[in-house]
Amino acid sequence: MVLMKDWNTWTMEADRGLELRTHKIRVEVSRGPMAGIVTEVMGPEVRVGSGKDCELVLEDPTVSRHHLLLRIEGDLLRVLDTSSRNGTTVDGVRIRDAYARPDSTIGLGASALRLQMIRDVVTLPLSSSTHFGGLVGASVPMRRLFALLEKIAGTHATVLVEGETGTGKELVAAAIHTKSKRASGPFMVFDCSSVGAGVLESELFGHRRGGFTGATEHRVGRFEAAHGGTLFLDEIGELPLELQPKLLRALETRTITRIGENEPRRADVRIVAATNRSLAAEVERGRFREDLYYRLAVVPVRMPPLRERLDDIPLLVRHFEKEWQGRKDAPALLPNEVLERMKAHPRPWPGNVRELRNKVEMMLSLGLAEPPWAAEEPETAGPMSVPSVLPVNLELPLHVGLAHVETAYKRAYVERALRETGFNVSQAAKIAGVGRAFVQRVMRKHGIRLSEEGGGPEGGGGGASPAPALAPPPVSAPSPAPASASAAGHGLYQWYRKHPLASSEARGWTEGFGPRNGHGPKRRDEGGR
Ligand SMILES: Nc1ncnc2c1ncn2[C@@H]1O[C@H](COP(=O)(O)OP(=O)(O)OP(=O)(O)O)[C@@H](O)[C@H]1O
Repeated sequence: MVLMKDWNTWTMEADRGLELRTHKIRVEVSRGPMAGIVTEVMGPEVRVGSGKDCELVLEDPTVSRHHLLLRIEGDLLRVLDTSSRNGTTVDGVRIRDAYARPDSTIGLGASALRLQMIRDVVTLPLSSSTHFGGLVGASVPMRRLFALLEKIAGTHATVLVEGETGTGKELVAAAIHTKSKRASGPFMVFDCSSVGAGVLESELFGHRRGGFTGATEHRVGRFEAAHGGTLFLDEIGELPLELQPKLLRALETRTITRIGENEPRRADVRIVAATNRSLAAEVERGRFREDLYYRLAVVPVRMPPLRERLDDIPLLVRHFEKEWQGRKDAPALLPNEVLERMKAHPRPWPGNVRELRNKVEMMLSLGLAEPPWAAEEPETAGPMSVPSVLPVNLELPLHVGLAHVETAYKRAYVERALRETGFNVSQAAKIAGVGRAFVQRVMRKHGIRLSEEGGGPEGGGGGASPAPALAPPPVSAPSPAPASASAAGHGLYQWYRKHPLASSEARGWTEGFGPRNGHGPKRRDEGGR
């Protein structure tokens, strides 16, 4: 029985449930540094690029990290350029979205590929559900994800979630926890980029009084606090190399030792770790231990970015509308045509579902009938271009409104610090009194880029760079600085000290305003502080 006809490949088998039938693609690299290589990749979607997280990796500097997407649609092969730097051609014609013929040549940068669909059918399980925990999605990538999560949630397996910012990694962790046998135990969230290396060990494993200078009290670490439950280690790629063996030991022995103690303590904790980067690439660069990587990636989970599943947008928007109204049976507010226009976003949703959510909440709060694209053009002026009026809707729940303000404030702050320092990440972090990781995190979240390709500042070393693209926020905070924006770094630091909103996230947590409901930026637990 055919249940759905999306990409011509979804079928319902009475005994096997919903599944996706797809093919493999034979790829021959016909030009470029890897010319001559022949390989096979499995559908339905194949990411091609120089990034190590692509299914087809081309080591060619002219190929963007995520250059294009090949999508099998029935008997057809669709080629989608994913905002590559040097563009994509099909048979010599530059394309953004096109169907390839069986003998087509796909050009990307200095490389070219010849593709051939292999007729053998590959079947992949799909979930019949359009949600999993707090995650919503009906697209093939999301149904594949749900099928995997349904399978592993009830196990004790350690999970590594990889994906861009705002794709729902934390929602995955929370859903795995609530669907597991540990659901009655604690769910702890810890952001490894939130504190400096010096305090990280104590945060994770705790310490005894006198364990080090300044340790005036006993301290329970996150591992112990999560005993019997799940510990979500966000930004795991930020864990310093010297602490990695300790985490490995904790995972292997399910015990931890507090700083200043000798006796190990039991910590029966399921770990779900997440990262915005490719952890495998970090291993290659020598920044992450291989043995720890394999311990964490027992079940690797990749979060598809929103640009790869635009068909989910209407469902997501309706979901956010209901949450915004606070009722499951709340009426649809935005017209269908607006939802269609949101699918045709002029930029590839750099903040992913978080950006979409903020956009929806902004439209509802301000009563806008149109997605505010015009306000999204990159800002070209200096720091004073940050609008000084914050559109606030006092009808919003307090924590939602505050989360909006905080998000906008952090973005404005980081932008200003970057401008003050000639876009030097290290210096910006220094004058703000936070770590580089914090600045990079805010940049990633808001699509503030130092490089042309938009891959964030990684690898850029935080040095100066040409005119950065500043992706604007859904709402803007008051300019965080006085009009004389040329304040010296020290002045900015003093200013920063007076603004606890900025400093809260700099320490990796935000004040709790009632239970976490997933709105806006993350609320971090602050246990033990
Ligand atoms: N599939 C989804 N369905 C519903 N809401 C989603 C989905 N994905 C993300 N969201 C919403 O988007 C926002 C960001 O999600 P989340 O914090 O889980 O992302 P993340 O990948 O952990 O981001 P970061 O890398 O910045 O930590 C939250 O408000 C969340 O509720």
